[in-house]
Amino acid sequence: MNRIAAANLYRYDLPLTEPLSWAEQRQQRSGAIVELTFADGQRGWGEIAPLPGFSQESLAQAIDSARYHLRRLIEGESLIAPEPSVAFAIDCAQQQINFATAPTQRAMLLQGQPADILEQVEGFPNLPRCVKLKVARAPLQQEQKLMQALLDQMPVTEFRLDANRQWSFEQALSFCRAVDMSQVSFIEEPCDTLAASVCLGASGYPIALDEHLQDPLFMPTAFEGLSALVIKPSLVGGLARCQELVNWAKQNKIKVIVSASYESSLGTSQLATLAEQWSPQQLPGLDTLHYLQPHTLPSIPSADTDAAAISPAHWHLIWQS
Ligand SMILES: O=C(O)CCC(=O)C1=CC=C[C@@H](O)[C@@H]1C(=O)O
Repeated sequence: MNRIAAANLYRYDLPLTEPLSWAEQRQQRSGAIVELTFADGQRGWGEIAPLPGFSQESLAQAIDSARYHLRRLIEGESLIAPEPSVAFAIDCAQQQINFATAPTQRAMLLQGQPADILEQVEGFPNLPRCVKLKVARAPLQQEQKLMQALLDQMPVTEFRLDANRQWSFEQALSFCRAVDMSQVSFIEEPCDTLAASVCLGASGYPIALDEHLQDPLFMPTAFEGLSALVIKPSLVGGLARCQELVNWAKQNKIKVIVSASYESSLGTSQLATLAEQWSPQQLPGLDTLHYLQPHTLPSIPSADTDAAAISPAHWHLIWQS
């Protein structure tokens, strides 16, 4: 691999378009950008974006770890199990994952209060091909009613549901029996335990794994109803681990959905590149970018790119090797 000559770290703080609750209510998304300069002058970029409430590491810990690992790489040593957000960023930078094109194809994310979701859907100029609906957030009957209303409005749209392990088996079964599931391609992590989700699969309902894949020691085993792996590289970790999951899914004829963790346009564009590579048939879950106010990317790497090309309004240098 091309030798790394130098590394820079930039921090960003981007205002959100609406407050979001990750661990607590937030008005902005913060993260860091890795810039590598290789011995031949080429550059590589990656994004460190641990998500509060979902990642084990904080941004401060991730930045410390990135400094440590980048120094090791420059000294010609290997990485030693960096945190997932750091591993993802360094791998993208080292492998020069393309971020030149903005992600256009994606499953539309529907979350919030039922009334807000319905209002949002009524405003759609065209019916989306695929939506991801967050469930298990309101009383069952209210969500069944919402689901029925959405199915009535979008009779040919593919639905992906995400319960984030918040239902018991009985709640999940009761929801599935009460609504028409024919347009639902899967429910991500429906139940509070994997055993309960496996039982739901055995009852005839399609299941996807997401949070379980973020445990580095977890390797899926095929079960009846397992339909998709939802891979969020910022939470899963390095590209080799993601590739291992992709390979397993292919061998077992399970879909792969590449999904975002509210990265900036840099990380989201790299996820679009990876989605095209790993799972070109499936719409990725990249509809998180619109929660971040419009912002500038580092300019596309070229021989004469320098730090000044990065908009000082959004990014600032915090470390140089
Ligand atoms: O998967 C998608 O389509 C978008 C990403 C998304 O829904 C999430 C990303 C990260 C944390 C959560 O907010 C949420 C999820 O639980 O999947």
